[in-house]
Amino acid sequence: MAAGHFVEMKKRGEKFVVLTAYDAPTARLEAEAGVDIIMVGDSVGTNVLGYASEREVTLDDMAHHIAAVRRGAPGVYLIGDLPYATYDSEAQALASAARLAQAGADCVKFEGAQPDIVRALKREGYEVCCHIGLESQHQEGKRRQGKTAEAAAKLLADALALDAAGADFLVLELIPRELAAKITERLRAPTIGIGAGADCDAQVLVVHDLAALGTRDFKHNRRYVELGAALRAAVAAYARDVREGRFPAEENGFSLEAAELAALEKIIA
Ligand SMILES: Nc1nc(=O)c2c([nH]1)NC[C@@H]1CN(c3ccc(C(=O)N[C@@H](CCC(=O)O)C(=O)O)cc3)CN21
Ligand SMILES: CC(C)C(=O)C(=O)O
Ligand SMILES: [Mg+2]
Repeated sequence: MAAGHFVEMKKRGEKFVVLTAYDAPTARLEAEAGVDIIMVGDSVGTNVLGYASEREVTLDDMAHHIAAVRRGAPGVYLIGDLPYATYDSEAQALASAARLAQAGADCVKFEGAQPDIVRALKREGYEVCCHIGLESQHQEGKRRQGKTAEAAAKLLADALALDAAGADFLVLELIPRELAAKITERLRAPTIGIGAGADCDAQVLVVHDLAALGTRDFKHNRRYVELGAALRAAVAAYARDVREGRFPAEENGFSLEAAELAALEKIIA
């Protein structure tokens, strides 16, 4: 599948569904549930690897997790994040994109208004997702973006420039819904919103957030299941059973045949 498929969906007014995954079993279950695009974000750093910031994520980290997701969901369109400081020049962006494509990404995503990087990647045949609004790699405070008319106009101009450069998708993060709607209306490329209102062509969430596996709540998120609480309770029940001799049970193991047991006792007598 190629990015053009999602441009056709945009033209028909059909929403599509994007969700992060970082490992094979989660990717498999997302494919089974009918997710249209899996995103292997640099959010792997803070959500899975225990890093304090997205900035600590390396190209090796991304390749490792992209390959795992690709094994779990061989047929799903996969967008992979280029991590911090791996697209500072056209040559560096091309080398980094090659690495992620080799690992199994169909499309590479990077943060910021850099139409030259888009053109360089497109020239070499890569599909490209841009990402503006809140840029975790480049903004220390995680705050709403595009709150003034001037800031909003700048983001719209950036979006138009990236679209004109040939971007295949545009992630809009934490911007006002009216601005996201105007950007979505004016772009050829489908927009993928997170905290950017319902008028984007697609939505993305971090899977740990929708499953409530993380440590904090976000205003842009909806918790669809309390997996964190369920897992903690399951682990506590397992620990209690082990300590009280109730796990494992007979059925969780197996026995020596009576004749073998008798023979063993002779040998070691
Ligand atoms: N678990 C997780 N979920 C995400 O959505 C996510 C990541 N990680 N890592 C990468 C980026 C960073 N994102 C973030 C990070 C923080 C806020 C945040 O602090 N939101 C505030 C509102 C801020 C404001 O309104 O100015 C909140 O209270 O939810 C939002 C998106 C989205 N992405
Ligand atoms: C939140 C999404 C858009 C992202 O960039 C990530 O998961 O890293
Ligand atoms: Mg990211």
